[in-house]
Amino acid sequence: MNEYPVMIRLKGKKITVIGGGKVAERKILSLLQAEGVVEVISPSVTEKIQTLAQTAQLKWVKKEFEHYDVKSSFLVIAATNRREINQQVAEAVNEYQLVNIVDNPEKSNFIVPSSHQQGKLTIAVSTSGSSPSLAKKIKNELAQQFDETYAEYLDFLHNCRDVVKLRVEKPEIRRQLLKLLLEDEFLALTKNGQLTERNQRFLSLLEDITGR
Ligand SMILES: C[C@@]1(CC(=O)O)c2cc3[nH]c(cc4nc(cc5[nH]c(cc(n2)[C@H]1CCC(=O)O)[C@@](C)(CC(=O)O)[C@@H]5CCC(=O)O)C(CC(=O)O)=C4CCC(=O)O)c(CCC(=O)O)c3CC(=O)O
Ligand SMILES: NC(=O)C1=CN([C@@H]2O[C@H](COP(=O)(O)OP(=O)(O)OC[C@H]3O[C@@H](n4cnc5c(N)ncnc54)[C@H](O)[C@@H]3O)[C@@H](O)[C@H]2O)C=CC1
Repeated sequence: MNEYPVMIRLKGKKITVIGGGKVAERKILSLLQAEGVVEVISPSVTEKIQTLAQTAQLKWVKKEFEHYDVKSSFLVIAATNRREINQQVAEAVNEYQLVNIVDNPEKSNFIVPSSHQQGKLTIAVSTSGSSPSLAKKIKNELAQQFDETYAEYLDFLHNCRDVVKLRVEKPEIRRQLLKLLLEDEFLALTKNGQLTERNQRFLSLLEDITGR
């Protein structure tokens, strides 16, 4: 069986993380990046989580896990160092909640890939739990290739696509033009910071193709 990869929109959603150690901290940082509303249930937390609580970036409830803690959560992560507690979390959620049990992929209905972000580009690597370290290694290799140039390049492609959708009606011409933007030239101009030249190059392509 393979998992189904998705990109979940967490903005404004209630997320409950049980446990406040190193693994919880790693998961929390990416949940906050996605603007989830994070609540941490744990008798103790890392310094970083404590700072995030003090600066109101998350809510820390200093106590041990109880069943009702996850009642209204959209997404739940059980990250304590006690297997039996994580098991209790797995039993407390209903079948419509998203749940990740960090020491038990079988009881989770999603697992977290290793991911790299550059602006609007996300590269996520999963080994279906076979080797999280390999997922991380491959992610790091890809991160070198897909550096910060890609954030800028993708913003450019996004803007061009908006213009093309507005100006070019025929789907096959649209596709042709959007494909041309993937030629090495546009990436190279972005890499070299020749943005004006790049944008002009796009406009002249657009004019050529639309016959104006
Ligand atoms: C199934 C999964 C569930 C989930 O967490 O969603 C899971 C499970 C487990 N991980 C364990 C160990 C380690 N996990 C990491 C690292 C990461 N683990 C992540 C994800 C996942 N880990 C999911 C599968 C991902 C996939 O492969 O598709 C990453 C990618 C994402 C993230 O956590 O944000 C993140 C890298 C982030 C980055 O890129 O930096 C390291 C290395 C390190 O920390 O450097 C080690 C030690 C080395 C080793 O054991 O390999 C253990 C054993 C614990 C024990 O020994 O008791 C279990 C439990 C089990 O296997 O049963
Ligand atoms: N999925 C993954 O990526 C990985 C998973 N693991 C697993 O994750 C577990 C946690 O690892 P770490 O974060 O390094 O542990 P840790 O020891 O740093 O943190 C454990 C946290 O759980 C909290 N906790 C303990 N009992 C609790 C309770 N009854 N209710 C609420 N919180 C409670 C503690 O206060 C502490 O904050 C490990 O036992 C290991 O099996 C380990 C590495 C990676």
